[in-house]
Amino acid sequence: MAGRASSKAGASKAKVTPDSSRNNNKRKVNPSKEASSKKAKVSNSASKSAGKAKGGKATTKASHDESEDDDESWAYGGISGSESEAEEMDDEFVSAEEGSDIEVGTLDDDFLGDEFAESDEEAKGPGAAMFGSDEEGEEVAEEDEEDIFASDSEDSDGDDMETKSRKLDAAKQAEADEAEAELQTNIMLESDKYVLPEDNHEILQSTDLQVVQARIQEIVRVLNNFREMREGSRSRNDYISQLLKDLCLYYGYNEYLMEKLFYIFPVSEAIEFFEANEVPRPVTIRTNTLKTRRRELAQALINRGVNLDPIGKWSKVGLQIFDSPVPVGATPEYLAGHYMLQAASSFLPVMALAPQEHERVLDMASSPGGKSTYIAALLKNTGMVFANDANKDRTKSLVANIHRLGVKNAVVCNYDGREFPGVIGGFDRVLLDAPCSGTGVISKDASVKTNKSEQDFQMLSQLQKQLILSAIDSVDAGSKTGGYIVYSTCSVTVDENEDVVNYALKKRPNVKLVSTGLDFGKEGFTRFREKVFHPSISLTRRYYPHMHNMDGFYVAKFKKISNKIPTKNEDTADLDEEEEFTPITEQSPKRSRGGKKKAESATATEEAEAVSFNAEEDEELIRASQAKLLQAQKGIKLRPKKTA
Ligand SMILES: C[S@@+](CC[C@H](N)C(=O)[O-])C[C@H]1O[C@@H](n2cnc3c(N)ncnc32)[C@H](O)[C@@H]1O
Repeated sequence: MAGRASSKAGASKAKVTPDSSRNNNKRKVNPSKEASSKKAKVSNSASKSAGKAKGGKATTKASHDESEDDDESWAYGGISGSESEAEEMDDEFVSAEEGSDIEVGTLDDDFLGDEFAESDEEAKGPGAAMFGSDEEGEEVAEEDEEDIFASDSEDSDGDDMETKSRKLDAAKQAEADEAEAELQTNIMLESDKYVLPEDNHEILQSTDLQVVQARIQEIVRVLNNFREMREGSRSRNDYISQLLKDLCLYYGYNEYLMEKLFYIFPVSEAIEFFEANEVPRPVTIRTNTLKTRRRELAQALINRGVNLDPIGKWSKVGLQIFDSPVPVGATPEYLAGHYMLQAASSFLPVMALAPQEHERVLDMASSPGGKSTYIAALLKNTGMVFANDANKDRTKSLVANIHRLGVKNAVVCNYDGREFPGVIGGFDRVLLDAPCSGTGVISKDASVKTNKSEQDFQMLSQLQKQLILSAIDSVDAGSKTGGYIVYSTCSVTVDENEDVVNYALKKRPNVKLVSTGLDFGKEGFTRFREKVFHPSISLTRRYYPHMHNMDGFYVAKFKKISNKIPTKNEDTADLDEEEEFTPITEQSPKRSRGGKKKAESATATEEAEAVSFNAEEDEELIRASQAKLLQAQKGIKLRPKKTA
């Protein structure tokens, strides 16, 4: 395949669709001036990315040029509900002159808690604030006017009425010509039916990216208006199969992954997604509230010349960094543990988990600790965080982060997550930020485009299914304050998300999905191609780089309603049943807070485990091949499975 070695060679590459300019995260330092940049006039959708708040304030985005501690990236929106992080921390900022332009050296008024609430966009909800609205079209028109007035006043200095009048005529003529040219282009596009290349030879010859790009645009245009634009007897599949080949060439994906990702979205949106994967996400940091407050941290960094803003209304602890004269991973504040370099999307599962003070929380796959340390901060160093990871090497950075951030309530452990609750159970909450294919973080790791095979995906989803059952079994349904499990991945594939959650609902009818409390994000799929999932999966949330300017991410939150796993007759009437449900087993927490509950033998839950996975007969085989793969790829050494 003649695809680009690195598709980030984007310098010479034109964008396939103007919509993808949503992901140009240029910061508007002076909203009143830069917001009127002519770039915003290229397309309507481009203006969506401006995310302008009324009253001259800009919701700003940044380019990303820093390495990160964390595996994932970021987002926009809001959190609601009584367990929200907002209740945990009231990180309000005073002052900054209202309405003034953002200047390095002071906190701008984006830091004021009520800034967004005052804007019209806020009234329309976070999506509106983020992506703008039709009003932006009007603003662009006004900006055009401003431009005209600006040139008028310049001309008037020359006070030559005739020259001025000639200029106006010329401008009018130019505008008329432009309008005519646009019309011509449209007429041509409407009537021009796209003829697919006849044979592979031609396709192989046309590896010139500009040719491929043009063909992609043509095919997308045809697919979006198939009845009118199709060529003779060509089927939709003919066009799609050519499009998939071209997308592989243009963006450098293997065919298997391209197909997997392509069908997640409508055609045009798929292109936006692939484009967004070529653009880095903003650098974001999370204030460590165990040591400082966001306002103080922001001021300290601003004093060092760092150009920053709050991430968005939805987070009281996040900051996005636009540029910095010093590496953000080496400032005195960083070394003192005042913040974690952490992708915004990786805040979300912890916000959904919403740990409460004094709880016992398990973070089942936790290295390098972005989420564990956030959990510890929300617990205010009370209770206990079990930060586990199967990869011993990776626990080094976990330990380092825990120390640096002043976390005092963490226990670091190194087990295969599937060994829980055999290791310890009875947790108030469990976070499973599962090992995944990373299809949501392609902008950070382009190797994902080519290094995952069908077998990798199968093994990953099996591992995720086993881990999610362990996560569920490790929670005490009788917890006074909790009983919650959050499952997340930085992948957008259905196999690793809805499919895994659906499997958990089938195998563990003693859990139900509840709202994540995150009031933004796309609903999880309840149907995908030939698959039908439990309707409650619409409560789960998907995040996309082209839509939320964050890494692709998925969050699901379960509430455990019983430690007893019912038979299918007891509690599963509304589930789509193709598989056997597990038999009745009584789950008891192995250990509980304060030693009040008696530690019990692992037999019951281990029995449940033994029958919990689909491919029992193949389990050993699968396990052996997983062990091999994990060791080869990730350096994870699995322990032999205990027999009861
Ligand atoms: C997405 S990363 C976790 C990122 C982490 N939650 C954070 O916020 O910093 C997934 C982690 O799962 C670990 N892992 C892989 N297989 C595992 C298993 N069977 N049990 C527990 N952890 C596992 C990997 O070593 C990796 O660190």
